[in-house]
Amino acid sequence: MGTRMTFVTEEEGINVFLKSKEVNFELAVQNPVYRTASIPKNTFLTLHEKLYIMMKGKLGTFNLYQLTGQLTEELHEQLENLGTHGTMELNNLVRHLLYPVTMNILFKKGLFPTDERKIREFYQHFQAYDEGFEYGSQMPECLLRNWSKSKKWLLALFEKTIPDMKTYKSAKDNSMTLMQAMLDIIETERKEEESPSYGLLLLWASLSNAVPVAFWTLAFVLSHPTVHETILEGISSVFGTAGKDKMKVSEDDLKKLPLIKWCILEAIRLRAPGVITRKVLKPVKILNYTVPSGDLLMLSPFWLHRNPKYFPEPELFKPERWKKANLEKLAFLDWFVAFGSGKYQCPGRWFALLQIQICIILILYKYDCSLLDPLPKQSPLHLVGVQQPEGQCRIEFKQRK
Ligand code: HEM
Repeated sequence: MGTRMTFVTEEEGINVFLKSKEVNFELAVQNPVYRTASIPKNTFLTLHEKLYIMMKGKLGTFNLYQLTGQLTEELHEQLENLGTHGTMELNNLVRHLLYPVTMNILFKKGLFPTDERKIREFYQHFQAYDEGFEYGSQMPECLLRNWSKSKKWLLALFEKTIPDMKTYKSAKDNSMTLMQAMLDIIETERKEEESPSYGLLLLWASLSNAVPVAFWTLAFVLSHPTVHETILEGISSVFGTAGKDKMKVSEDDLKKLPLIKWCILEAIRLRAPGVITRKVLKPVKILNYTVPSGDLLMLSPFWLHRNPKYFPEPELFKPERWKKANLEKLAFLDWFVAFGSGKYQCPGRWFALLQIQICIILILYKYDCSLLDPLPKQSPLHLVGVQQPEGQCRIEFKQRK
């Protein structure tokens, strides 16, 4: 389709991808951003750095722990809807929890619909948009009729709700939501007409990877009995054994449960995005090749994470390998690049980890859970982002006495 891509697979090429000043994130993603969210090139390039710096600050570890209470409350609220017991697709369970929690926290409390019909409609359109994202990022919209319909539906949802988001004030404090802070910047730059597009982009970025990661983490934990048991022991030692009350989760509690964080990171390692990309600005030399300017340089976190030189027994789910990472100092394991790297590394990574940690603690604290199906395979359909499961994977849950 007229795009030249060069995949880097060896250390020298990977270092060029991660460190060279001659390769650029913004110009690599600008076209996909235009196709998927209709943000014109000049607007994207004007706003990108300002928005990134704001997101990095608001979702950085310093500010993030203020969200712990809110995340716990919202998750408790959504868990109430599950009732005392049941069986459902694990993927759906995770969606039922994380769609509303993410939207109510990052956009505006109460944004997620509560009416059954509207919820169903939201699910249908977001899933269609997410599933077709890859095609939508490469092909003209007129060739993707259903995808385009869902994209328009989501843009219209933001068009309608943005005025409310602007005037919303948190009942508890004066803090702005992430979307409110984005709208401020967009307004200062007089680009208000693009606000719904940015809403859509943030919605996709905040859900498309975090939801499957929560799925895989729970699926891996529940299919590894020793890990599952050790986690349950940890949870009871911190919160007691009863499952009913709406307990609070603090930063200290989370520190006492490192295994859960390791499990999330290990699930991310094994289901990392298929590719990340940079545009070559000036020819770069890699081994004996010169990659010409204009090429897209491609790196596969998924593939890199399977190199036994960097991750021994790479196919195995081994959360304990994360013991070596200096997570206190916010460092992952060397060669772990699931969140990208460099100047524009994923600004939502700490939020994603925190949200999934609390989600797993609350589910396992409140319910006895087991999988009714074996761990599914990952779907090979998507290259951008975390893989979805292929085939069914049901969970049975019963409230603890
Ligand atoms: C486990 C879940 C997640 C994974 C694996 C993930 C992965 C990534 C990756 C690979 C990139 C591209 C970085 C690069 O090319 O160097 C990225 C960018 C981004 N992510 Fe995440 N992400 C996750 C969760 C989130 C969440 C929860 C949010 C929002 C709260 C978020 C917001 C973003 C944004 C806004 C960007 C674009 C940054 C920019 O424009 O410079 N991500 N993410």
